Formats: sequence, structure tokens, C-alpha cells
Amino acid sequence: MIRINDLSKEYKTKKGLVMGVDRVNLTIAEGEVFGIVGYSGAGKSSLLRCINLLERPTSGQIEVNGRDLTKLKREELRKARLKIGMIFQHFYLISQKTVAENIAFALKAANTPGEKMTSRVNELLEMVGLTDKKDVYPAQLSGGQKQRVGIARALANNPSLLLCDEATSALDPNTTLSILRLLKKINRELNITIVLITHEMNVVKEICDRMAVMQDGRVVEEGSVYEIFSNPKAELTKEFISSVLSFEVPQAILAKVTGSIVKVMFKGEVAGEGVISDMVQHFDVRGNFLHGSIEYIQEVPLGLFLMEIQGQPDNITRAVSYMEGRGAQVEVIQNGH
Ligand SMILES: Nc1ncnc2c1ncn2[C@@H]1O[C@H](COP(=O)(O)OP(=O)(O)OP(=O)(O)O)[C@@H](O)[C@H]1O
Repeated sequence: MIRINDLSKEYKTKKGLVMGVDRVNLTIAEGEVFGIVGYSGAGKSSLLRCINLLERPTSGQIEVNGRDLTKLKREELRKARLKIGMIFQHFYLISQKTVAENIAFALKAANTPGEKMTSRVNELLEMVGLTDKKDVYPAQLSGGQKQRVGIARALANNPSLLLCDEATSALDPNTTLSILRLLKKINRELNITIVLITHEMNVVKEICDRMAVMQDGRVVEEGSVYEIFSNPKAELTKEFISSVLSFEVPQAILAKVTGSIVKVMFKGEVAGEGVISDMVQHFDVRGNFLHGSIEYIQEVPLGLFLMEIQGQPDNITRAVSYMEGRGAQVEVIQNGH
């Protein structure tokens, strides 16, 4: 478990003090994938780098597996850090070393005996799917392959925690997905807690269990990814969510709409049911889809639809109540005219 207690990080600059992290409190459970989201400058990197004390917090505590890292002596901290792996947006591989040597480098830092080294490197290469690239140099690898080496290196000393600093931001969407799946596999099979920072909600949607949204060094919202996606509270969170669940309908289309416009959300299993078609059958109304999607967050469906309902106002009201009675959240965006 990771406990971040009242953590602040101030930077002294020529223009005065900058609050990188401002009194953050977070608890991250063992085995969880936790995402920290925010725009550039929100304080994500500062917070992540405080977790393994790459940055020393100005105040507050970082507790990892029951030990306050800020209180550890140099040698104790070095040992504790070996159990915290980290991967980076720009990989930071050593260009003069082969893939195998890059991974072995982390094992040497932990004084792994020579005879164990080769077998451990091979094991890690297999885990990240790079056995055939063992003897090549980083320059000969694609971005996704470089990140796989980064992951193998981070896992070398059997960490309990993996910190990911914008790990997929330099990768194309397909490669991003394959790296995220690898991270999820590592989380599930090795029970490694993962904390990642990103500015992309798709990353969070794909693999995180819980998340926090940061702005100006502070956490403005925190919760399960599903709850936050289905019911974001802070304005900033809503903005982030709209980047993945967008309801933009061209004005030209909206201008033609004469019925009521409603936004309908189905959570969980109910998303698969034919609530909307039942509604159309039960009441004397017509429904036209203007926009819609079913997103799967942690394999649980979240259905979001924007639709026009045509009919007598009373029937529309009854139809909306019917959908609500069947578990939908309905918001009337515009009444018919
Ligand atoms: N070494 C530093 N010296 C001075 N100010 C810093 C330093 N590192 C970060 N900051 C400032 O702290 C604030 C938070 O920066 P941080 O890099 O943590 O944000 P971020 O959300 O990770 O953004 P990005 O994704 O752009 O890295 C910013 O105002 C930044 O300018």
C-alpha cells in the first residue's frame, strides 16, 4: 500500500516559489493500477517523482509498504528504491549497451550474482516478448520495443511497485495499446501495484482501477475510474471525460431536430438491454439516435446515447421516466418544439 500524506513539493525559481505539488493526500491499495491525470504543469511528474524520492518532498510523507521513505537513511533508501521500478516516456536506455546488457545493468545495481544474471535476463526478455532482440542495440528497436526493454529493466529486481511516467505518450495508438496490455498483464500476474501519470484519458480507461485528477498541484477529484467516467464532478474532470466520450453533434443536424433531445446513460449490465427499443414500443414516441457509444471500462459497459424523442410532450415525459425506471440516467438537453 502507498500512503501519500499531506505532500507538498515547492520549487525555488528566479520568479519565486512554485508549488509543484500542493498538500496531496492519496492512498493506493496493493495490486491496484492507479492513474493520475492532468494537463501539463498540473504537478503529475512532481508527485510521481516524490513517490520514489527522485524528488524530495518539501513536506509530507510517502509511505510505501508501511515505511515512510522520507525518513530512511541513504542506504536504506537505495534498497527500498530497488523495489520500486520506473519507466519513462523517453525510455532512457543506454545506447552503447545491448538489450540484454541494459536489463542486466539493473540487476548489477542490486549485486545479483553473475550466474543468476543470465537466467533472470532471459526470463525478463520472455516476459516482455523480446527474446529475439536480446543482442541488438536500442537504436535498432521501435519505440514500443524500447519501452518493453524499459519495462523489463524496471521489473528486474522484482519490485512491488511500478511507476510509469507518461510511458505511452511517445507511442502510436496501436503500440500504446500493446504496452498497456503488457502493463495490465504484469499487474495481474505479478501482483505489482502500478501508478501511472498521463494526460490521455484513453490510457486510464484502458487499464486503471482508480484515478485522481490534478490541477495546480492539487487533487481535484479521486475515485474509481468507472464512477468518474460515469459521473465526473469537477469541471476539469468533465473536460477530460469529454475527450473520450464526446457528444459533439454538428449544429446543422441539431437545427433540424424538432423533438426533445435527451442524453441517456446506462451503467453496467443494463447497457446491453433493449431499454430504448422497449420505450419506443411502450409509448407513442419515436426515437432517433444522434450519437452513441458503449464504452467498456474495466470490462463493465457504460452506454452513452444522445437521442431525439418525438411525440406528445406527455408521452415524452412518460418515456423518460420509463427509461429512468429501468436504471438509465436521463438528462433532457432540449425540449421539443
Ligand atoms: N525542477 C523544477 N524547477 C522549478 N519548477 C518546476 C520544476 N519541476 C516542475 N516545476 C514546476 O512545477 C509545476 C508542476 O510541474 P510538473 O512537471 O510536475 O507537472 P506535470 O503535470 O507533470 O506536467 P508535464 O506533463 O508537462 O510534465 C509546474 O509549474 C512546473 O513548472
